[in-house]
Amino acid sequence: MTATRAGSAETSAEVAREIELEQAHVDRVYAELEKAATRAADVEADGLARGRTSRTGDVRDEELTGLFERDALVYAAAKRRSAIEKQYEGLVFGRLDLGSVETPAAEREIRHIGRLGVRDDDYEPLVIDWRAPAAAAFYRATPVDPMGVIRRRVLRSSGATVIGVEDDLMVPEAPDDIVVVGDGALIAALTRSRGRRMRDIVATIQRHQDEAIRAPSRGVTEITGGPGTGKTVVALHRAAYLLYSERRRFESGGILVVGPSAAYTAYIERVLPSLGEESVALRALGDLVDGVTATRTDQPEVAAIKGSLRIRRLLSRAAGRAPEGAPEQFRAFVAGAAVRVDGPVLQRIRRRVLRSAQHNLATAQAREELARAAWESVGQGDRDAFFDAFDSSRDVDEFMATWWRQLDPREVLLALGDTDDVVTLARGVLDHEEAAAFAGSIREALERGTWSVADVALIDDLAARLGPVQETEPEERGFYEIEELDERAAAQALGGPEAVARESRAQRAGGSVVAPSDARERLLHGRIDRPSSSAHVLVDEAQDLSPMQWRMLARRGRGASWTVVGDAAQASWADLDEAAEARREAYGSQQVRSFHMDTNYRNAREIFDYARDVILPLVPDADIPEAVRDTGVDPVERVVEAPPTTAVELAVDELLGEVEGSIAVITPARWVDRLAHLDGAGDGRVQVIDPLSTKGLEWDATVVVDPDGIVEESPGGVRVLYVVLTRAAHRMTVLRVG
Ligand SMILES: Nc1ncnc2c1ncn2[C@@H]1O[C@H](COP(=O)(O)OP(=O)(O)OP(=O)(O)O)[C@@H](O)[C@H]1O
Repeated sequence: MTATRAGSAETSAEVAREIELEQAHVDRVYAELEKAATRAADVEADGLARGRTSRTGDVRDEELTGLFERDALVYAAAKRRSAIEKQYEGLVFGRLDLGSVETPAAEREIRHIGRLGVRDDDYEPLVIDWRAPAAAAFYRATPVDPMGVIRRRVLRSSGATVIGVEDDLMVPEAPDDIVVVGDGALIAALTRSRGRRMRDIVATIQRHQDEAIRAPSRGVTEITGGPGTGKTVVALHRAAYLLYSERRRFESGGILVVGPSAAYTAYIERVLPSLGEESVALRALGDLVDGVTATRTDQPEVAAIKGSLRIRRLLSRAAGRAPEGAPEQFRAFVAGAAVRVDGPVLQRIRRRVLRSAQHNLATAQAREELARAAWESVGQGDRDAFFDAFDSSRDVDEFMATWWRQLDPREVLLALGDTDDVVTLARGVLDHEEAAAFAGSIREALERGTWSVADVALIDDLAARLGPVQETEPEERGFYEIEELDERAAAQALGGPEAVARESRAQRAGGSVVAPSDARERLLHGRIDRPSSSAHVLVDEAQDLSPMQWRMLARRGRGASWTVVGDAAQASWADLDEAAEARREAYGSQQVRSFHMDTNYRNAREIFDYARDVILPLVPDADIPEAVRDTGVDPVERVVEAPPTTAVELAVDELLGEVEGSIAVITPARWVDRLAHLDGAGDGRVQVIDPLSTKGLEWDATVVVDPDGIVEESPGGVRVLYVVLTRAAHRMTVLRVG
């Protein structure tokens, strides 16, 4: 907030008086909410809370038809308050004094801005929701364009107690009765120490950020900008804004927020609740497919193979072949005739059926085709009698149960662990070395019992090809027929022993029974459903998404509007053109509007200068923002001997004394074991983390271990080092290993 500070000659008595005045207003707001909470309880007791939804247990605003509009507003506020108030600062965080310098004090309008809207008994606003149009001037007024604002005030609170105020004056000189206090809210906010979780910035959103936050909901909104420019935090406030401005659409349709890692989702998870919004789904890329969770990353060359669109040809071939263990020919007696359908015919049938249908939904169609081929193989007799007998044949049931059993996409992927097999299947798609690396990575999954993050997009692709696994037999059977079947036949009729195993897996995924013991079982644990589509998809660190991951997102955002956040200079994905193409396909024909952020709010200027000097020689077109805050302390750079353990311990010790909050030791894999003991040091303030996992995160201070090692081990090379060098807010120590 660039604003005039003229006239700020406050004394501590004046500050205390201003705080007292604000406290009086905040007390009124809480009293009103208290009344509303009591009324809400009465309404519920009267049985009027008919809008209760099973999802949240909340009463939806628009369904409170029994309540007068004001009551509905305050009621919803009361409901949201408890969550906000318990954990976050300042329900009321701002105030505008509106008018002109000549306006007499009594005629000036005062607006308080807060995390939610509250009105008094006369329907007068006590607090305006920060997202309401009437609050826009709080974020958009500048001395050049004051929008009728004389003074903008930010209140700092602890719970319901106001503990400080920070003012910005929008006119050159304050009227006599207007006191201007503090050094400005933004710098105060940026100077504070960082916790382990991202905070909302609702009290200090800047004008250009506000424009992106309040951009129209339709189409695609891209937010670009260099490190620390507030892209993530702006996008999250935008999600809250969309929920406010079109609650019905976005709460029922869903907003999906996707970030690079579980560490990232844990880091941002409190921002939306602090804004009163709980209904947003946060997912890491390894977590997007229900029933699969992945945090492990593949070797860069394998991740590149799995992320590129050419892998779809391999998946298509894998999904189109007979399941493991399927018979190679069909022989049976049907209506007294010997039937024989050979391998090539079976393969033709499979190809034909899969041309127009998903495997798991095509059992009936495959059976019909098989019947036709069987009839052709017999070539004489009563056609109708033959087809009737075929329909009810146990031999056919038995054959179908293995030849066309339901397929879990994960099984199909796991079947690609044999190098020779993959070399053959991937002919024309992967060269020998690539095929071997791919198969090796599948064997690794089987050994570890965990999927990699890149595998998840492959599983999703296969799931889309195969269709959802049908738990029950598609065709109907009469009650008596089922009674007649013995246990084994019943299992087969329901899709074979695999289906029985699947069923029990599904039960476990439903939340009971024993943890799977062996690796394969663990990999197949949980049920994969058709992905649900969201009304809005918000993607952070979009520069890192592989083309396959864009396709996975596209399946969740059909018809959705999008907010997409990224910075190409921080990319770790190599083929940016292919990813850009996949991204455009995900957007469909929607219009794209772009916002560019150019102020770095995270890094002290001295830290960002250091990072800039590393990236610019190698990526001359990197998007370089301007850092707004000086600390007067340059990053410390030392050359140390391998192994760098003692040097890192020393650096951590120094930083623990210099900053109050969080510290990260960012190290390439080769030193992780030697430094692991530092994780959790300093009463939990120190975290040891690998370079790629730092994406989107920040700390008060960082120790960057072995920058050359970071460049060497990372697929994105110097871009990943650039990410690492832009994570510290206040202090950074770089240890080169000599
Ligand atoms: N208006 C603001 N007021 C206070 N703090 C802000 C403001 N804008 C951004 N910040 C802070 O700046 C830091 C960086 O923001 P954020 O993580 O959103 O940046 P980013 O552009 O996503 O960064 P990167 O691309 O490097 O991950 C955060 O601590 C955020 O809270």
